[in-house]
Amino acid sequence: MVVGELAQDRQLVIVGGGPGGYHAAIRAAQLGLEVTLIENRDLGGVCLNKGCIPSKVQTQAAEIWNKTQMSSTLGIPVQTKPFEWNKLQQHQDKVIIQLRQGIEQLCKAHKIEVVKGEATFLSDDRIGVSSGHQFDVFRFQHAIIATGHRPAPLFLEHERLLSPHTLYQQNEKIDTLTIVGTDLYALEAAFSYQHLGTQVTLLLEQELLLEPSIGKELLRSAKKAGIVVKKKIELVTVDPNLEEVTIQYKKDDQLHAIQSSHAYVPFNWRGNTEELGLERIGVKVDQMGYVEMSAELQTSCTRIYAIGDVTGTHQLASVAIQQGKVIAERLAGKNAEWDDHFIPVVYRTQPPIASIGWSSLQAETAGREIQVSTATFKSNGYATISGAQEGLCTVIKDSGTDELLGVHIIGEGAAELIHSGTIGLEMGARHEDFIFPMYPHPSFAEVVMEAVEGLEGLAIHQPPSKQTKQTI
Ligand SMILES: Cc1cc2nc3c(=O)[nH]c(=O)nc-3n(C[C@H](O)[C@H](O)[C@H](O)COP(=O)(O)OP(=O)(O)OC[C@H]3O[C@@H](n4cnc5c(N)ncnc54)[C@H](O)[C@@H]3O)c2cc1C
Ligand SMILES: NC(=O)c1ccc[n+]([C@@H]2O[C@H](COP(=O)([O-])OP(=O)(O)OC[C@H]3O[C@@H](n4cnc5c(N)ncnc54)[C@H](O)[C@@H]3O)[C@@H](O)[C@H]2O)c1
Repeated sequence: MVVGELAQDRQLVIVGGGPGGYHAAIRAAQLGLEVTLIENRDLGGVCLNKGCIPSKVQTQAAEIWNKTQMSSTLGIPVQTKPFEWNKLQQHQDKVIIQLRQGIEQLCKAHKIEVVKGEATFLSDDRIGVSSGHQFDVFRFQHAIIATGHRPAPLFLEHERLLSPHTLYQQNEKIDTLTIVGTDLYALEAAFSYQHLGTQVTLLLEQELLLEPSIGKELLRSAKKAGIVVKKKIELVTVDPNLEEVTIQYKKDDQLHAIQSSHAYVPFNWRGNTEELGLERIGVKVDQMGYVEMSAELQTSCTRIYAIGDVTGTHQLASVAIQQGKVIAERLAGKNAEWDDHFIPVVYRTQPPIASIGWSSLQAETAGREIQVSTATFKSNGYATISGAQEGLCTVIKDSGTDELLGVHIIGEGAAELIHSGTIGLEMGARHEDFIFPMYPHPSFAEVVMEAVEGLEGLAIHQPPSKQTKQTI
């Protein structure tokens, strides 16, 4: 092994080039810091290479394919040829490479030093990077740990058992897929695989973690799409062999078995910290390998921060990105704050789901007295034009203060529509703040307006509620 002679001095060293790490690196460089970014695999991390991007390539294909099947009402002939799985995989590879090259070029343009290799802390101000026979040592003023996490199987590892990291790495069409779970991975995969021709069975051990009106609508859409849904099941055994996977589960005290070519079953997660030598420098890590940190994202070593999945909270790229920017700005002397009050959650199911703020249950648990109102896409003009009448928007407000507490949407455009909810909730909007502005017509956004108007029984396209007549 060739050991670099002297420790090279750096202002900021970031370990991990996923969304958290590379956003922190670019923002720090924009603000004048000298940055070294260490990555042992591919820039872009799980999000670009296995997660957000590949999953959204597939959910996008499912969405478009689904639309082409319904296009005849608009005079567009229905596509009759089978779906070309290999072309989707080629497109996925191309998208990943293109986006990764974009990140590489941005790092270069910002003069960020990207070091390929495995990083290990040697002391609280030195880090070593090994790559093949080379071992370099950097002395840093500050460091950020952004090494992510990985699924830790609860069952035997087998190629027929898909994990969140292998769900979108299939080179051939899957015939039958049994999915056990209610998390985002499970639901997104259930819909996209089913729409692209796989027969999916969805086994739900618990209630969906969604506002009840949204969960009910999602299950209605699942059944309409042909997904076989079994609720309130208890998983008993998972048995993969060369040809198939057999899953045994209990429902209503009866034992059932289902065979499928592949299965997705629950996982644990572990923070990627084993190789970092954190015990040597006193950075605290919990039993599952997640770095313990303060509300300011500082670890037990004051010059070392942790962001993203490795912290064991939220586990969304959007969170890692925001944390990365906040820490970079603070290190550059700016007054930036990390706040996790409002995190938009998007499920790219068909139709998609987006939520911000509290569900009705969460609001009640927090002791709020609430009013809830729902408007449907069925009564929206643009949804009718677009053949996208599945879906609804539910809003929740505090009945005392009129403050909006939650916006939950299932329906076309939900991922974009939710942004007005995020800004509204961030600004402490009351229900009048959502009603005062003008909404474009015809547009999906009018569903949100009508849900808010419905809080007072004033949604134009909903049937009248019982009201007392007022004298004019
Ligand atoms: C199927 C799937 C779909 C998803 N969809 C979404 C979505 O739509 N929206 C969303 O917001 N989130 C989504 N996520 C979650 C998202 O991928 C993660 O939250 C995000 O990648 C976290 O970013 P990170 O920077 O913390 O870590 P990662 O992306 O995991 O990056 C960590 C990087 O550190 C590197 N590394 C680890 N150890 C070392 C070491 N010792 N030395 C050097 N480098 C090291 C790794 O190689 C990796 O590149 C999805 C995840 C999956 C699996
Ligand atoms: N589209 C995506 O963003 C995407 C896709 C795939 C995977 N993921 C990953 O999925 C992981 C797991 O997601 P999850 O759904 O298990 O996570 P989660 O715990 O973050 O919950 C998701 C949503 O459910 C809401 N919720 C929680 N308890 C509730 C309750 N009792 N009633 C109503 N709503 C409730 C939360 O407020 C949140 O909006 C995340 O860590 C993320 O990394 C994200």
